[in-house]
Amino acid sequence: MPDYAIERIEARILDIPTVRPHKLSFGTIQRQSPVIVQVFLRGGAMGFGEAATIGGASWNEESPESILHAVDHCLGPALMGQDGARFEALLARMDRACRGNLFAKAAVEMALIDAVARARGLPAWQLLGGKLHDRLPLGWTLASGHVEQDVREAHDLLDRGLHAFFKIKIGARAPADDVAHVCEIARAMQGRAPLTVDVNQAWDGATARQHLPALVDAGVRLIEQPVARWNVAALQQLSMQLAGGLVMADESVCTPFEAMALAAGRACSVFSLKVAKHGGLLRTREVAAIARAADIGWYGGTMLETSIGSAASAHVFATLPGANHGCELFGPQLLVEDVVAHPMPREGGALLLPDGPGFGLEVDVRQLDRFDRRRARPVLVDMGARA
Ligand SMILES: O=C(O)C[C@H]1C=CC(=O)O1
Ligand SMILES: [Mn+2]
Repeated sequence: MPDYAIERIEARILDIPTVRPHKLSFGTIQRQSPVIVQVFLRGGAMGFGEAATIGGASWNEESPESILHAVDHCLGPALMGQDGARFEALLARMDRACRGNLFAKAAVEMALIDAVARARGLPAWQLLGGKLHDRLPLGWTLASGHVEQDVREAHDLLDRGLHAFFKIKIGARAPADDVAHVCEIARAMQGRAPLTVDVNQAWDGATARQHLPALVDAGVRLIEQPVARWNVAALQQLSMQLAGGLVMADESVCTPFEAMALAAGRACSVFSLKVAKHGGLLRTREVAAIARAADIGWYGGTMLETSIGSAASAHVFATLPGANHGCELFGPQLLVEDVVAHPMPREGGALLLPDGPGFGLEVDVRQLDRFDRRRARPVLVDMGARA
């Protein structure tokens, strides 16, 4: 039996520019700052984990800096010397050492699962229940803020068979302007691909009730987090009101307890699942189980992770039964450069699950060093290098 005792945990922040500005309701991002965790086991195995958030501490309470602090000062010390293969026991230990901080816990749990899976020569999905899917329809987010650019981007990605559907980010402008923006894109897409909008909590209940029907009429099928995360009553009303459109919870559904409350209140039709906000791969499965029991569909969400966090997410999504609406694990394509030798394969608008030990990736440590925030010099990148 290999020695799985946890010997060392290292974490660092990377700063990687995006291929174009990415506009969301709460601001515009031009770089991502994922926290990369490495767990070293006494027997020699090592695994990678990642927690990315968006816009510093704008998406929720955690930021790259708070995640790094939690891993270095709370979670890492709590796990030293423990059996790295006892995932549930380690999650309980992390919960005792540190309240909340779900993104940080997710990054550590991810690295543990990767390390143990690699030590056993198994793909991570094998430790997560076995895979049901080899591929998932892959979405892309249109968030340049410009109709012409968004439409050009969408047609090009469809023509090249890289993506199957699109999400439009709104909520930064006046609601009527957002509606006009989405309607223009929908018209120009001529029904070539399904559309989602993500309001990222920007509207109150009355604004959402007034403006969402026009988006559904324009052909938008999924309505993601139109109101504040606490506003479950408004989600409930919208779910009843919007025939033809499905309300999807994102920021509202993090813990299994929140999932249970949304399910009990029939507040949405779909959960956007994200490994980081649920606190890891195992908790993602718990939230998905509640969705299934409540006849709620799932969607494979992203926090715009590099290939490390994206592949880990793909491994757990691949194990999930129930109705799914595809995934949006396009983070690596939004970043100017990747941190792995070979990106996850895509084909016919779908993401193919990377098989092979752990998350099935060959991480390029030179790239981690190159984008490491602790480097003194800024990184020079060739902006034309990525599609
Ligand atoms: O869904 C979010 O709230 C965050 C994220 C996912 C895709 C994207 O463009 O932003
Ligand atoms: Mn969202």
